[in-house]
Amino acid sequence: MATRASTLPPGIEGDFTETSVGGNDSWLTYETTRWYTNAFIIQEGSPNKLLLGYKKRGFGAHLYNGFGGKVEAGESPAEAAARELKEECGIDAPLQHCGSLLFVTRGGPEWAFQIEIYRAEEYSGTLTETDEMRPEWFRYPNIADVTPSTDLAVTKENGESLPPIPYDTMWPDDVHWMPLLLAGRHFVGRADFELDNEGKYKMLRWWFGVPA
Ligand SMILES: COc1nc(N)nc2c1ncn2[C@H]1C[C@H](O)[C@@H](COP(=O)(O)OP(=O)(O)OP(=O)(O)O)O1
Repeated sequence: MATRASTLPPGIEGDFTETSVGGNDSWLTYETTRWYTNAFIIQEGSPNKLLLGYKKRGFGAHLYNGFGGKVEAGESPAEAAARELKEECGIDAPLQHCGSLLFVTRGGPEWAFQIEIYRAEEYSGTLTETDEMRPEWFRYPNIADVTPSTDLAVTKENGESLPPIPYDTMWPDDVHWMPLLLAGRHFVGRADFELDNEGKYKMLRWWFGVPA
């Protein structure tokens, strides 16, 4: 059951209804923020399809994610999202902003990641594997069956020919906001992580919500 948020994490401002909250650690402090983007192609049909990329190198290598990267000097986040989508998988799309996420890591990058999330239902061009990303389609359940806590990886679905969303090989925060993205909701969130000695990111505390 979603509840109106009375206490928001540092770095999140506005009037929100929280959809997923967890962890007992104190929120981490951070001094600088760097801006990033992440873009997803989402197509409702039989089956419903989500385009992800398998990251072959760099930050988040060997995980599936949307297509995106750093916002360069002089660019808006929307311009960066379009550029990264083209660079990483060869397509153009009418991207719409749908989410803002803040990630802070103890023992990892010393800056906080501010990631602007975009989505589109159509695209033009030919999906192309690049040296950074390998695009792949996944199926997801009908939106009517999706709630913020739906485990999309195990839900019985239509479209058996595509694999389900591969949460085991995605960032651990994704399962908390992916249902909102797929449902066409706007969302915000923050997650704090700890990078352990084996190079694994453990989520310490998280908060995700939608505009009230
Ligand atoms: C920590 O949780 C995260 N979850 C998700 N879903 N995505 C994340 C998380 N942390 C970072 N990201 C995303 C944000 C960006 O889309 C990429 C990282 O961008 P990258 O470092 O690859 O930026 P580029 O500009 O493409 O870098 P190079 O061209 O220098 O390789 O991960």
